[in-house]
Amino acid sequence: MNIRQLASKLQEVRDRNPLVHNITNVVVTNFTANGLLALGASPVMAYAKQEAADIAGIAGALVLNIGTLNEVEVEAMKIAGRAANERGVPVVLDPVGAGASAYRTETARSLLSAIRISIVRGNAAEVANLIGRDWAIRGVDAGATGGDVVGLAKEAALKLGTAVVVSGATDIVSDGTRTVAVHGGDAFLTRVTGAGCLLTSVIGAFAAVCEDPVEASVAALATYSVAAELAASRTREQGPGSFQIAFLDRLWSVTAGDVERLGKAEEIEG
Ligand SMILES: Nc1ncnc2c1ncn2[C@@H]1O[C@H](COP(=O)(O)OP(=O)(O)O)[C@@H](O)[C@H]1O
Ligand SMILES: Cc1ncsc1CCOP(=O)(O)O
Ligand SMILES: [Mg+2]
Repeated sequence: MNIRQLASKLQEVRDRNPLVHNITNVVVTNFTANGLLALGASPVMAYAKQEAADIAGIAGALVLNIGTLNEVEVEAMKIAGRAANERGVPVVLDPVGAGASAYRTETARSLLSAIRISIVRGNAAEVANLIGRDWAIRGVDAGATGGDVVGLAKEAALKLGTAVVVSGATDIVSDGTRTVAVHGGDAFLTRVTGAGCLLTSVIGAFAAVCEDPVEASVAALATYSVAAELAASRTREQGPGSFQIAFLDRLWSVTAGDVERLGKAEEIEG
């Protein structure tokens, strides 16, 4: 994987300013919109079933996030997803809390069967539970660390028929054939709610400008990790609140050159 070439995708996001339609959760809505704006994408949150198809159909990407799901919203997600599929708009799914309740697990699975999804992004526990593997989860956060996350990402990609991003201290991307690890980032990201959800939407922004879901994911992950490292280096003494603001600032100011220089993507297979 040529990280040099992929770093240029960041500039493409900024040049093309893709519209990212998010149907996301109430916790992270504002942070997600601000993160996408800082990066150079254009967020829209639209939940009504009466408009879901119209908005998804004109978007560069559709991001579905089940963080605070309910029946009405899930119906809108399916309407938006079908419209996106008809128009060739890539769909990214964040199965927030899959495994924490049967409703979340089953809803994530039903979205995967109703809609052609390009990329699934979750923490290890969510991805494992989605494919029926037993993996401890606490609410919306991954449980114990450790375990074979490379094997998990690959198995999930093969089972779900999508590219899969398993995030954590090291992020893994796989489509079942190609598997890439992206190192770096900062543990401060686990102290800010919505860091995973925003990552999923950032992957959506890259998917809007990059057809290959693995390449789009790697470019997004490398950008995100480098921005987090730059933000953490300035706010280590302060804490998560200052980090959150600094991180938005770095999503704004990080350059393709920074990502090329500091990004740590490692091709494992393919
Ligand atoms: N221990 C860690 N060190 C550095 N970065 C991390 C760590 N854990 C998670 N991250 C980063 O935090 C972001 C959110 O990932 P994660 O915490 O797995 O998602 P979620 O918030 O959905 O559980 C990702 O960019 C991931 O790379
Ligand atoms: C705390 C919480 N509860 C339901 S959704 C949500 C936000 C989860 O965000 P992330 O998975 O990005 O930490
Ligand atoms: Mg999450």
